[in-house]
Amino acid sequence: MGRRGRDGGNKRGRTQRRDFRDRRPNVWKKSRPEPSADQPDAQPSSETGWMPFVMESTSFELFYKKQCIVPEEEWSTFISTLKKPLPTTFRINGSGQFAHGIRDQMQRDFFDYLKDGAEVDGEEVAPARPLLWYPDNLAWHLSFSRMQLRKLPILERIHEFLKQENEIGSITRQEAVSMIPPLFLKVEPHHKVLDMCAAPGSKTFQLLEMIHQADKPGELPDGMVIANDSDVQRCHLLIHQTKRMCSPNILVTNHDAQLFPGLKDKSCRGAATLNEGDAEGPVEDGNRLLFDRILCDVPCSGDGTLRKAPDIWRKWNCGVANGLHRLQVQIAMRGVAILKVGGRLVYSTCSLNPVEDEAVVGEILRASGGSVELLDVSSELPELKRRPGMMSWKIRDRKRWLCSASQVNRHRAGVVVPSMFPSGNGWDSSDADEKNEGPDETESEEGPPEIATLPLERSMRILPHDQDTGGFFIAVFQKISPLKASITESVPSLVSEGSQHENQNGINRDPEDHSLGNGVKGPIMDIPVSALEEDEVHEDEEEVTDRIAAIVEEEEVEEEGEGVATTANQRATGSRFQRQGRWRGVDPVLFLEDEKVISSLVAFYGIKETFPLSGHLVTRSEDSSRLKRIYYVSKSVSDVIRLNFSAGEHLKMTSAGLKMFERQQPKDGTSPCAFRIASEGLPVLLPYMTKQIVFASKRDFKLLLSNKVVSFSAFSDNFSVALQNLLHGCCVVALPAKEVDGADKVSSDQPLATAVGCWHGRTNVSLLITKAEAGQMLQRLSLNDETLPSTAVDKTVQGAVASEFREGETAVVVNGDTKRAAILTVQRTQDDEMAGVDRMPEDVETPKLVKGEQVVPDPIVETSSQAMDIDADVVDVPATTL
Ligand SMILES: C[S@@+](CC[C@H](N)C(=O)[O-])C[C@H]1O[C@@H](n2cnc3c(N)ncnc32)[C@H](O)[C@@H]1O
Repeated sequence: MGRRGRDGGNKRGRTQRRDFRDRRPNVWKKSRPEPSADQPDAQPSSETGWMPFVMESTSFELFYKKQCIVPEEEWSTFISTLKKPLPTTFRINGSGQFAHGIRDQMQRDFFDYLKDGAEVDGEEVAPARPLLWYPDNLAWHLSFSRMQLRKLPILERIHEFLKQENEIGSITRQEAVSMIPPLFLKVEPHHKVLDMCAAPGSKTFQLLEMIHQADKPGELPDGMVIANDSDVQRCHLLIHQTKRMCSPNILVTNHDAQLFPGLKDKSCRGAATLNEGDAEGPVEDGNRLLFDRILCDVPCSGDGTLRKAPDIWRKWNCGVANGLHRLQVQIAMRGVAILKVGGRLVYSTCSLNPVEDEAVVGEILRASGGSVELLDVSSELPELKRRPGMMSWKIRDRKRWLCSASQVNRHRAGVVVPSMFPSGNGWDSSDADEKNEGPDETESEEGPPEIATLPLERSMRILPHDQDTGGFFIAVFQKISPLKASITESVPSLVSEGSQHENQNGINRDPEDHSLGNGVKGPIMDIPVSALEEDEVHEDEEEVTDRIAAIVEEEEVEEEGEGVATTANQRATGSRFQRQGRWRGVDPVLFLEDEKVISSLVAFYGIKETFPLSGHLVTRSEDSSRLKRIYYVSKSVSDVIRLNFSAGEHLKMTSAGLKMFERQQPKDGTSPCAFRIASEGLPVLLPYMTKQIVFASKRDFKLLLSNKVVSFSAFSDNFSVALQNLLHGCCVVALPAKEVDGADKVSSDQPLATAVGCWHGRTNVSLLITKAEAGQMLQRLSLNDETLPSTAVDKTVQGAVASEFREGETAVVVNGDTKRAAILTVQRTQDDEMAGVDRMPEDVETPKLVKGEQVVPDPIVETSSQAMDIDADVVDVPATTL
């Protein structure tokens, strides 16, 4: 998904854009109509409420026909495919514990059924199919319509299943073409990877998976991913997305990618300067920040996403792409500068426009003076249908078709720069005759287009009609020698060679100066106001905005009361944030060095000495007595944080590693440890825990997962005793991979199927994961099919108890026929549900009231969502309801 750089660097431009936005009707604010089969997408009209999107654009067709983007005979297929809705595609998260299990389950339960040719109203439902070029059949393509979905129950079930799995993080819904760039990066677990324009993070997630692909329990890879985005709100989205990966090997940063800091240890030869690449003399790798792999999935005009965002038809104009070319080159060149020799860089856009694609590739090759090579990757991912990069194109500027830089009007020379043309040649100033002064509002075209001499055909175009996808562009580079210092220095002017406006078009080299936004001046200001608004149209912006708002809100709530060491001054101004290096308004990332806190964690959880804690625990607060969260970072991330300190703190870090501990003290202060394990931290810590961990049989594990709170006595004897031997507070219940006879017989080295964080109360244990997560876990572990006493208690029973007991009170309800009992504790759980695992359930008192019958083993604790203040002793429940 493309998204143009923010601001454009001009106040007037921002105001104009705001006016434009305010005048524009917001099509997303209304609810959508029920779409029909032939009108799957609709847009509003003032009279009728809704009407179909206008899926055509004369300027789009004129432009791409002229560029010969496809052979003439393919044009109608190309255009008609662009007008069809995009099929659903998703990826099973490859390094997830259950990846292959999910794939097999899906195939067995759903897709095999469709293979036999399902029909709706006589129309065949297209079978689900794996994306053949994606490894291990872990990515799938579904293309049934909404109408089919409504009419065929199996499709509805598939839909629900995918929604649930997506929520839980087992799969990622992602456009097929967007899955391609990370595959060409060929990431290995020891690589340092930079994702320069990473939000919302679907490709970052893939990169992280690759880093973790060979993980063994208890081992972390040597590599890491730095996910960067210039938009701080989108950085939060990025954090939210990647959290599902539970990786300590990630750092999220917030920089304009074209200014991504070069870090070098100040104590090394040649002190660090910002924007420095590897052009200076040799310095040990560990003392500077260089990358093995870089993804430049740059902001772009995004017309390759027309199928997903049909609104682009209405807004399309080629000025957007022209205006982005310069920024795209700058970002990619910054990438080249901080790439290791031998490393790979993938440049990608979801735009079909050669000015954002091949023109940028050509300029990277020219500007890097032979330091990078454009790789021929035709033998990689052989199943992927692709077309060669274009060798020839024209530039459209206002109403003129331009074949070379020499045809550019003088007053447009700051906008239409030589690097946009296939040859990259500038125009000779002695050539500045009248033809370069002419009007640019009249249609004109002069001569045949230039033909590139560089091997641009090695880059790849993915066209929508080749394999029913969106459009995409990918180029793979390898660095073969360091950039010459003179080149690094001249990057700002690379794209304005020959332009008299060159001095206006340099990049902003002062990291403190945010007034210039993304550092791109000049050309952006020349884009029509309408064009400035069109950059994000290919994303369902309303959805993204809502998600960001929810996440930011959540984080703000979380941050409240965070133990930030606020100075008196900060308190006076109400500022929650401190200063991170040279970045104002960002909490610092600090190593946790408070021995008291660390030793309490080690003692409580029995953390083995082999688990490296020193230098791996970081916080965002200087006052450890008030800190709320402790994060864990891998050695690779720890090294970068250290390097950042020694280089003068140039990196602006939004988040580092994963949340491992969170402050949690019961009101009565009965737990000896003030921190519970955060669910994303559990997989990393688990192999090193020797205390507060108990091993359950399948039966007990199921009992726990099926209920939010379970009293000790509900479990089998062995397990109940093991639980009661734990200290009050956070604990982990683990399910051994092989069923054992009795929890006490499980050794701590036992391979585990899974584990779950819990809270150990006085009489019960409660899950610290959401109900949805527990449900998924049950399903995945195939625990559902085992015969266990039903844990479901009829709503009528819950209602009866709720009406008779006070909140916090517990009732044992006995079924007169079966003699089975249920223990119901009256609690208001609505808020708990919403807060998910972040809320600790209140302790449950020992059951007070037992109806006068013998209570058989297996009492099951349930919580009721209703509570009333009636003082009563006994509940009389109809036997049938239990
Ligand atoms: C094409 S989207 C990236 C999509 C992302 N790679 C993914 O797969 O989810 C482009 C991103 O670039 C960011 N962006 C725009 N200008 C930027 C700049 N100068 N530096 C870094 N990021 C920028 C936008 O905020 C946007 O999130």
